[in-house]
Amino acid sequence: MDDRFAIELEAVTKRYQGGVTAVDGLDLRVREGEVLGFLGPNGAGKTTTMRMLVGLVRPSSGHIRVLGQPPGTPGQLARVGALIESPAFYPHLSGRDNLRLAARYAGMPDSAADRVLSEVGLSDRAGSPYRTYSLGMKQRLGVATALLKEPILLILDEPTNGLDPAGVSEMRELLRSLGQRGHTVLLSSHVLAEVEQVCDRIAVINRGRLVAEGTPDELRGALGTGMLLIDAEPVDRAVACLREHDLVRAVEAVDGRLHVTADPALAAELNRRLVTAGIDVRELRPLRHSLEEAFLELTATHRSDAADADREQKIAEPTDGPEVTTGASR
Ligand SMILES: Nc1ncnc2c1ncn2[C@@H]1O[C@H](COP(=O)(O)OP(=O)(O)OP(=O)(O)O)[C@@H](O)[C@H]1O
Repeated sequence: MDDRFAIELEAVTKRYQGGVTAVDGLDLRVREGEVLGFLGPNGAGKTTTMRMLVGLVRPSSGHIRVLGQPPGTPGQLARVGALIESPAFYPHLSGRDNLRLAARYAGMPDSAADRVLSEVGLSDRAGSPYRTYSLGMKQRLGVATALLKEPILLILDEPTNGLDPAGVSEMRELLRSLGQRGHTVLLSSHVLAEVEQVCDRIAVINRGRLVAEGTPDELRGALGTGMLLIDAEPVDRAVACLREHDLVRAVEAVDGRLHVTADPALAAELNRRLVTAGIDVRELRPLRHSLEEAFLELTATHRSDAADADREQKIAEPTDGPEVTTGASR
């Protein structure tokens, strides 16, 4: 295992009593200083993974290192801030008093409470009783608690859960600023849009397994549709020219542009062919899924066993390409 990674999981499995396999042979690495979105539908195993990272749950098998140590050691916990499940606050105490109590538990001075209240943008309401806080403010107070120890690693489980759009937007700003200040952040969500905008990379988990990993752009790229999009003029001559090519399987005009079923590696050759035939090519590129489509495809729950077997095999294969692993079978 490697020091450049704040978090490393190798072949980690968690089987709960009663037989549920919540995490199933998970390999995951979070680099120092990155904000990694841990994305998966409900029940995918995100919370279980995070609980294992802070030593709340023991893995059934596999290896975990957090900041170079096994999970849950005192030295490591002092440097990790975690928000996993809602922390308990006293409803009648103010946000500031709740945080001061938490600071004392953590062996920090009262001034730490004011520092983190300012960091999460709650200074104005710090004196109000917790019970008067909106859900968004409660979530921010939770993040403030995680920040008390000046952690270098933050593990946040669905911090935007239940928030209205304004609350989500505020939380997103907060998470972005944490990333910019050099924290390593592992952030779980089941909503793609929430991680897409704040995370450097995204790891997609489904049924306890990693099904894809990469930057948002890499994920989009890895889930190409096996089609090219071509905008060429005149369209009818472009269609005829493309259909003559042995390796072009289909050409379809959609909204004035052509969807060409062919290996994207043929792009340059098809471009040359069109231009040589005197056809103007305005645009020629691989046709991508939207990231939302990619995510839905990766986490579709009703897959055939055959597709599952195919996915497992692909994940097991070493790759030399860009740093994206994907289970998408196309
Ligand atoms: N303590 C437990 N005992 C038994 N099964 C559990 C326990 N905790 C979680 N599970 C099961 O493990 C699976 C993964 O749950 P987990 O909470 O880790 O997923 P999640 O991705 O965090 O989901 P969500 O987004 O709904 O919180 C689910 O099937 C869940 O029912």
